[in-house]
Amino acid sequence: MASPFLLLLLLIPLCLLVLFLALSFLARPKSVRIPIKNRHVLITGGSSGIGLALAKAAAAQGAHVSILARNAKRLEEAREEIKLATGHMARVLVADVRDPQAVAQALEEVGPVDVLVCNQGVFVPMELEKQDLEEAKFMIDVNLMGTFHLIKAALPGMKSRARETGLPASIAIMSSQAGQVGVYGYTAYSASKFALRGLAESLQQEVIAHNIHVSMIFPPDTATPGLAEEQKKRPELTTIIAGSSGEMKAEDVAKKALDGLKEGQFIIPCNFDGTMLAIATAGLSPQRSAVTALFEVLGAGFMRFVGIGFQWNWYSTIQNWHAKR
Ligand SMILES: NC(=O)C1=CN([C@@H]2O[C@H](COP(=O)(O)OP(=O)(O)OC[C@H]3O[C@@H](n4cnc5c(N)ncnc54)[C@H](OP(=O)(O)O)[C@@H]3O)[C@@H](O)[C@H]2O)C=CC1
Ligand SMILES: CCCCCCCCCCCCCCCC(=O)[C@@H](N)CO
Repeated sequence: MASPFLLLLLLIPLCLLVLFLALSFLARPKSVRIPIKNRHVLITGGSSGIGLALAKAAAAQGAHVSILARNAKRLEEAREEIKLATGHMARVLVADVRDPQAVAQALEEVGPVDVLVCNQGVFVPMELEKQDLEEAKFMIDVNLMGTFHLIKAALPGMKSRARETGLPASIAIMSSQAGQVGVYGYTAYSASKFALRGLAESLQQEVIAHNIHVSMIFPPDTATPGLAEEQKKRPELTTIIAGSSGEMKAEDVAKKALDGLKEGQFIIPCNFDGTMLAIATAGLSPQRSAVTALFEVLGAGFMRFVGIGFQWNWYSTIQNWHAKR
């Protein structure tokens, strides 16, 4: 006779198995693999930082890469860098994502896209009270409206291409961990990045029938020319709070992003804190992986607890900072 204790012990794996089977049945959209070899990958903001690292990584995997940004000279330099690193001649598009006509024209010029990576972004951290509203609008315009313009312009071509080739297509949107949790000094930036999530969740439902798969990438601080610029004027508290998640190399973020995009992951965290954050903020986001879904279901309560611990730490820091002044 097995003891009741042993039976109970057997019940736990059984419950987990049932939960896992239920999640395997339920998880939507269905899992997908998105190839990038010999496919057209357009990366905005591809002349610097994370975008440039992504362009190199995609080119190294045999993609036909196009990069888009405003500054033609920096684009040419990036093209040389990509060629040196991979032998691939990327196509270069000069456009400001804030200008819908310029974006439409650039996309027409370069032809249909299989993988659209909306990575362009600007960040000017400052307390809202001190920040010029023009600066706030600048971030919304580039980070949010720019992404609208890109997707609007690319969608018709992506749809027909996915239909003709029978291959799944991808729209990947660069958010930030500041698009999952608000951070001191990032009122406008966080607003622009949180907004992208609403866009992405809705868009995924609209394009799933066309075999187009949406991903969002959530990096922590990442060593790029943009971050170096930002750090010159970032409020001290922003640096401290953002520092909770450490700093990554652009190449490592690019690798996570590309791997996640190819698996059609809707939420792509980039480091360990990012994985915790993704579980704590899973919400009602689409989830194709039963394994990740299992972690989300089991981890939700615990990660909320951990998150409350992080907030305790941040509010203590803010209080001490004010007390010292
Ligand atoms: N670095 C970090 O710490 C983190 C960055 N991110 C996000 O990652 C993305 C890339 O950041 P990062 O590599 O650091 O940035 P960089 O500043 O190094 O590069 C930004 C890129 O975007 C382009 N760009 C900026 N404005 C426009 C515009 N109006 N139209 C077209 N292209 C534009 C720039 O080219 P040009 O100026 O010539 O137009 C450049 O190629 C951003 O969306 C950022 O929010 C997220 C988390 C952390
Ligand atoms: C449940 C547990 C949660 C644990 C981790 C929480 C850590 C969050 C830190 C937020 C970091 C925000 C960095 C923004 C970087 C960025 O986008 C700017 N550099 C501009 O580019």
